[in-house]
Amino acid sequence: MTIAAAERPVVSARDIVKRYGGVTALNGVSLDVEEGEIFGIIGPNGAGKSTLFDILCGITVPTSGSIRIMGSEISGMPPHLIARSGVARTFQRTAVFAESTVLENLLFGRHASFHHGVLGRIVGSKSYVRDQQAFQARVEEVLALIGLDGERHRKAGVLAYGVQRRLAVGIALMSDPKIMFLDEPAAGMNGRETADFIALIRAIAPGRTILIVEHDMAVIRQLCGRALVVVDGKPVVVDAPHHVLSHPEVVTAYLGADDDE
Ligand SMILES: Nc1ncnc2c1ncn2[C@@H]1O[C@H](COP(=O)(O)OP(=O)(O)OP(=O)(O)O)[C@@H](O)[C@H]1O
Repeated sequence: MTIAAAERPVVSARDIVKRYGGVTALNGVSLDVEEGEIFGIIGPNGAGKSTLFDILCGITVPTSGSIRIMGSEISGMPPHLIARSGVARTFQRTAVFAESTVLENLLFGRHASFHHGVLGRIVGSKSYVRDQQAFQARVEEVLALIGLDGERHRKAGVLAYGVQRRLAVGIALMSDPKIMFLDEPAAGMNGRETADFIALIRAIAPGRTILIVEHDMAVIRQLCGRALVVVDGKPVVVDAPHHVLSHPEVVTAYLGADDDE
């Protein structure tokens, strides 16, 4: 398989292998994602997509292989330091605090970019006040982006599932990340929610690089310039979605059963 070399890859992985005891979750996956791309990762259940995401974000250490984010090797770097370099991730299972309001959920998202000691908070140091104002402005921007301006005081748990997923993207957006990893962001959404979600990703894409693991091929087709197919932990093809989706090995392994268009 040939992977087109990106001129300025912001996410670059080489020969990633991950073994869990006798299970080989990933077996030689490489990829280059260019600045500004929306890059899809698809494959059947258990193919290794989430494991690849976890490795690219530093949550999981690969058995072998190397990962560079914006040119820096991240192997061995703790996830919070990777997050500080402008990386955010959403998870397959919706990670919102059901008993907290929309606003409170966004507050949790600020931690990656907000570092003030207790003293600075108590005395209201200049930098604390400045960051607090910037944070308030960011809350308003994110609320507008995710369309939850009028819902800020509602508990997240009472929101429709698709809306909770938008909120999860909003939490990730709070740190204004340059690279976003979205793990099955449209899972469980109805048609309307999916359309709104695609519009949201298009709105937040400028100035960012976005990687998406997604089973909904309509989302991949509409958003991604390129997609990588992983089957049984191995890369099969990386290309424009319409080429990838007609690749014989992909059709056999996956899409015949799951492409609902
Ligand atoms: N912590 C773990 N311990 C043991 N095996 C694991 C672990 N995490 C993942 N695996 C195995 O690695 C393989 C890849 O799993 P992974 O969750 O990455 O697949 P996936 O493509 O994201 O699947 P899905 O589309 O269902 O989310 C599977 O066989 C899974 O059982």
